[in-house]
Amino acid sequence: MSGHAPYPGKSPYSMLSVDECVGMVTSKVLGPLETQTVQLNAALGRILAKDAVAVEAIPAFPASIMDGFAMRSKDAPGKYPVDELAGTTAGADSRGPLREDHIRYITTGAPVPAGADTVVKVEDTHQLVDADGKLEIEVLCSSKPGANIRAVGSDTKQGEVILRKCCRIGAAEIGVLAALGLASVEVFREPRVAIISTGDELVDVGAAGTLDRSRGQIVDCNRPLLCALARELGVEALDMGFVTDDLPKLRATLVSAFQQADVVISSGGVSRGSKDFIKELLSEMGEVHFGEMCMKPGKPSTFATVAGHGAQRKLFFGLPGNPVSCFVTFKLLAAPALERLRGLPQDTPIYPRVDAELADPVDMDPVRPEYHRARARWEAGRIVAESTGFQRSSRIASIADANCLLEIPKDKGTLPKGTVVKALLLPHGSRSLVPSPEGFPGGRIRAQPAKPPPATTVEAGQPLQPRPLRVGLLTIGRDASNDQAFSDLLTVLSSCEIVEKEEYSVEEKSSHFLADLLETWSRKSCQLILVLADLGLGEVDAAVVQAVREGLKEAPGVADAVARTGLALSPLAMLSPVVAGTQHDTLIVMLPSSWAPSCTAMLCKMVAALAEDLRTQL
Ligand SMILES: Nc1nc2c(c(=O)[nH]1)N[C@H]1C(S)=C(S)[C@@H](COP(=O)(O)OP(=O)(O)OC[C@H]3O[C@@H](n4cnc5c(N)ncnc54)[C@H](O)[C@@H]3O)O[C@H]1N2
Ligand code: MOO
Repeated sequence: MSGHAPYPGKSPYSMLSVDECVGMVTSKVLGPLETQTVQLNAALGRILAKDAVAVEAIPAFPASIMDGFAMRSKDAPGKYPVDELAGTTAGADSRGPLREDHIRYITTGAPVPAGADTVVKVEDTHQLVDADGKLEIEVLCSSKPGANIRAVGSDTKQGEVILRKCCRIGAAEIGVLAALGLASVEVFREPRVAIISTGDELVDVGAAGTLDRSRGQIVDCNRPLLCALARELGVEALDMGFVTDDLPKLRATLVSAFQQADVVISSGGVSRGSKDFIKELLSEMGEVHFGEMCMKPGKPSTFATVAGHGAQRKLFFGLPGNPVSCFVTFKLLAAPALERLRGLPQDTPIYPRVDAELADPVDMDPVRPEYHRARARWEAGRIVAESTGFQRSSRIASIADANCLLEIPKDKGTLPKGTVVKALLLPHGSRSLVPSPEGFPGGRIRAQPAKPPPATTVEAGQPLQPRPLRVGLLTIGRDASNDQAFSDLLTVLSSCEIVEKEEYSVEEKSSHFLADLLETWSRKSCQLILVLADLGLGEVDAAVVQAVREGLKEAPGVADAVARTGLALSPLAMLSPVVAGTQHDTLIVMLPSSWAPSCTAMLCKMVAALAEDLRTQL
């Protein structure tokens, strides 16, 4: 016998590893596309092309934090007439400097008048009308200079970089940009993406009722899938329809797609079938960089580049026709390239890669590593991943509800339940990582807890019941001006059970009382006791510190971390004592509460982080 074999044989492309393929795609993306200016309301989801800098301090004037009375701190407490009956309300005309021996009504956000250096809350005053009908305000408490006043630039300094170039603009960032007075922003241009389905058997979903089963017709689901995957990234896709397996028609569609788009994505026609023309057409139009990838699903994935107008060549992804292969290869190959083009820095991984424990045994493929679709959830201190079931690349149900791809190594045999594998967390989709009762732990993901989780009775696969952290809260000599700090702390601790709460005045009770109190609370199975104390270097203060320290097994790492947070906020923080240690099974942390209100958020974050650690470790 002589002549050509009628059917395509072995692939002429060598099989590259997933890393090699991803590296190849990355190397062909030169960087973000050009920049453009868009209106703020069109910037959601875009990538910022320039640092956003505060041109003005925020607040630009000393502003009241409370509804109350602006006055001179030296005058409080005492009785005073008001110098302007209407007072200073936010947004109203300026009423000039404060008269001597007077106070002035002020509302939250209004500029504090010249002459005043403190604001007293309305609750801390009495309004008196004398026999002549003259109004006087009795200020009941003392008030420190600066109390209840946001100093100029105390929220944001002039010249401060608030958002870095290349950050993704979410709702929070829109708020920040608006606060900076930016009605339009410079962002990177979105890539134009064209989506094409290929195959004689395809019928548009809109005509699903006309399917001819005898000819093996099926609904084209890849096109809606790929358009939606692009849209999830913020990229509006150009839907080029489906094309039959006809070489001239395919060529014409591809030419048209390259004329209109920066990136062209097709599905189907990349394997070894007699009508699989994609690779052939792409090597005719440009350069095919790979045509076989060692992964399951997605083996015949094809990547090519075609000359465009500028240095950045047009990218072509020929994804396999099987819908699951199409989904997975879009996530692994196309999505990172699109993200880079739209401005995300090269070194930012787009999927968090974490350790996950298999909830079920998983068979391995002896030849190709598999990207197994699964549902990950945070459970008792680690991530547990449950397979979405039978993984054949035609079974589209296996991508539904998946929120991660498990990297199953190639090997013979089965990975038993409980094996820890790497999981790529998918940021979009019907559900992201299911939070634990205490919330998703951000970047602080531990594959295995330091100790086995206490709730050992909970079987893998069953959600944990909420187990609120038990917290004791002791405030020593708390300054009324720190109410905001305290309420912020309560917000952070809102999901916790506050077992005990007490205010303690240094003058009133002895240090022994304090030590006894902590001992009793820690026996009441508090996991965390926070001692909020505005202490300095005085003798009484030292005795309080000693009393807190008594009986504690010190935890210098925690104390150091707390102190560092304070130092990052103010050099004066070094004067404030910080104590951290354990007593019985309780972590006790003493930390200042009286730092400027701007410190509070950071302190609370620290406390929340500590609380979370305790949840997983104690
Ligand atoms: N001899 C070989 N045959 C195949 C190999 C191989 O190595 N040697 N690889 C297999 C693998 S792995 C995959 S994946 C597929 C990929 O094939 P193609 O990319 O050429 O895709 P098609 O043959 O066109 O279609 C495959 C499958 O998917 C269905 N399909 C296609 N497009 C759509 C769409 N838009 N919506 C829904 N379903 C679609 C199509 O009907 C087929 O069932 O090749 C294997 N073969
Ligand atoms: O590689 Mo294919 O995508 O397994 O079905």
